[in-house]
Amino acid sequence: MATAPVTPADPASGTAPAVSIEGAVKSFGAVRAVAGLDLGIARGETLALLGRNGAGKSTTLNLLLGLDEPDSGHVRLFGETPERAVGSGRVGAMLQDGGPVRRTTVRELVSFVASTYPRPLPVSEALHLAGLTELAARRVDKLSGGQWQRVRFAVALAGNPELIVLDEPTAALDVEARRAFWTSMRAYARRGNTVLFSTHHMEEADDNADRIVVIDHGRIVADGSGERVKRAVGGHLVAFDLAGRGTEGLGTLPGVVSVEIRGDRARLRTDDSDATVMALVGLGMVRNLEVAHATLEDAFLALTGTDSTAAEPAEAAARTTTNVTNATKETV
Ligand SMILES: Nc1ncnc2c1ncn2[C@@H]1O[C@H](COP(=O)(O)OP(=O)(O)OP(=O)(O)O)[C@@H](O)[C@H]1O
Repeated sequence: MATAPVTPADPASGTAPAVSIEGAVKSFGAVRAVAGLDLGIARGETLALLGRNGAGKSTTLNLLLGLDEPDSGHVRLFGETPERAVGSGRVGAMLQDGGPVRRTTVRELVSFVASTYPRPLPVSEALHLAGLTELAARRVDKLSGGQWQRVRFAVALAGNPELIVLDEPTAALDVEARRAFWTSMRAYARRGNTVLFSTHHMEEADDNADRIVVIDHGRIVADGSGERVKRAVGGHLVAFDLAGRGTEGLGTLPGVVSVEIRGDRARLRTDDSDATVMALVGLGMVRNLEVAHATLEDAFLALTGTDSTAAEPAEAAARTTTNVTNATKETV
């Protein structure tokens, strides 16, 4: 005779997206941390959540994990309530907290956590995925910060989750530890799992996510691939010396999305650098002309209104700067 499943599946959970947030609002007193947020994440996607300090990233992740209740709106994970999805091990999380527990070994800790879930990942697999096989017998209070971060990742993987939520997972890690972490995360994602992580590192988001969502004041201000987010604010930067010329009309040149003047230098954000440059050539405004790809950081600053006019002109774009006098302009 067939036995009933321990937790009857929600009929919608078989095809439901990994994450579905609809109209979520969360206030703390006068602060609207999340201000009407809609976000769907398909199964198998790796999504980076970007936003400046206080933008609402952690609050969003807390709502998503059921650690906080929205004032209004709905959150579903695989069609289920967050409590149920987390409780059944479908969702693992690595949040910004916690120091090592004392005296247990890495394997003992991961084994203990795995034993609390109905369908855990074999412990050796969780250790392998987190790059901890060699450290399995080490006491957790003897680990470096980067190694402990990997243990936290293994703990998040222990329940064999289909979705993993990582709040600034590489904060305080050095370059090598960070690289090792992303290698582990990608191995987990390659199995068809869904990953949602928040970060302040634009390059990490660009390198490791299929999709980037920028939030500001608790709302989504950009959503798409890194390339698309960059294009949304103008995919290229065109800079040149004004040499005493006026700035009138620069904003209406073809392709120009925004104009910034720093001293005697103009910096145009453009979504059609060819057309912008041709127009500048026509105006004879080509002194020290440079064209560069906008970086994700440029896009982020433009989207969140934190663009600093005090910074050096081509600083952010220096890595990809191309001198048009060599006629080697690049296109996105
Ligand atoms: N428990 C709380 N009580 C009061 N205010 C809170 C609470 N949690 C968050 N906030 C406020 O809500 C806003 C959003 O905070 P949140 O932690 O979600 O931002 P964040 O994007 O994660 O920031 P960071 O990058 O600094 O971690 C901030 O203004 C914060 O001060």
